[in-house]
Amino acid sequence: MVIAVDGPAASGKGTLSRRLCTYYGLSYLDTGILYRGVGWILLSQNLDPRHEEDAARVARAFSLDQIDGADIRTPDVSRASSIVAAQPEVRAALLEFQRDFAAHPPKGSNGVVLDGRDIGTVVCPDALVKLYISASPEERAKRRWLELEKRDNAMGLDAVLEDIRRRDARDSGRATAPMRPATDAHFIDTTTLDADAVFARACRHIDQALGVSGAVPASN
Ligand SMILES: Nc1ncnc2c1ncn2[C@@H]1O[C@H](COP(=O)(O)OP(=O)(O)O)[C@@H](O)[C@H]1O
Ligand SMILES: Nc1ccn([C@@H]2O[C@H](COP(=O)(O)OP(=O)(O)O)[C@@H](O)[C@H]2O)c(=O)n1
Repeated sequence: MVIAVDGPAASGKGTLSRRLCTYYGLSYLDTGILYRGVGWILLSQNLDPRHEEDAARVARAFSLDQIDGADIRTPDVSRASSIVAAQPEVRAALLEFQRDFAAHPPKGSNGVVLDGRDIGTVVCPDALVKLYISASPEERAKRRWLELEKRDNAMGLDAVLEDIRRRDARDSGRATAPMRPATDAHFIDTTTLDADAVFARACRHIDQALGVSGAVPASN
């Protein structure tokens, strides 16, 4: 089975996706890694992510081993990833890898979870389950700020919120594969839900789609 998890920055997609993988025996692809990877390579070569020819060339040659050990979670890389993600040639170059992962789950797994911005709409429009995870920008900024603080990042909360708002606008406003819920996506607003509650809601929806009435897990 394929589960698509979409939503804006720091909404909790990765947290939920990893728990779903453990619980249902699925394999995980965080598709943000691909865009972050292209952004990181450009920055590390002192290239401008806005330069479409350079970004397309890097995306066409991209493989995960190129970013082995790289810190792709910095605010600069977040910004660069969102800039390259608006470029149609970059998206086209990264699409096949994602579809291939969805079509050929690693041996031994029951399927896949992909998280990103366009999984339910473009990458896997036939996914069995589509979840759209969101939260208020303020709550997401707080979550990301707490994360960055643990990594000794000195950015203030207001600056993190500003970055998140800008990235939301760029991701939802682009012409190619904009961030938006698929028409058949199940929406979960996580603003006032902790990770356990989000997981329980997602499981309830997935079990319904699978036609099983499993006990709703309190935590996993
Ligand atoms: N429901 C939640 N409530 C509070 N914090 C959360 C929740 N879900 C995730 N987090 C935390 O928020 C941060 C961003 O979560 P993450 O799953 O990485 O988001 P995304 O993949 O959407 O960027 C992480 O530090 C994570 O532990
Ligand atoms: N399927 C995807 C995944 C990520 N992205 C882009 O990549 C950027 C980084 O994605 P991410 O999922 O790692 O971001 P966070 O939610 O972790 O902050 C996003 O802001 C998008 O611009 C995308 O366009 N499509």
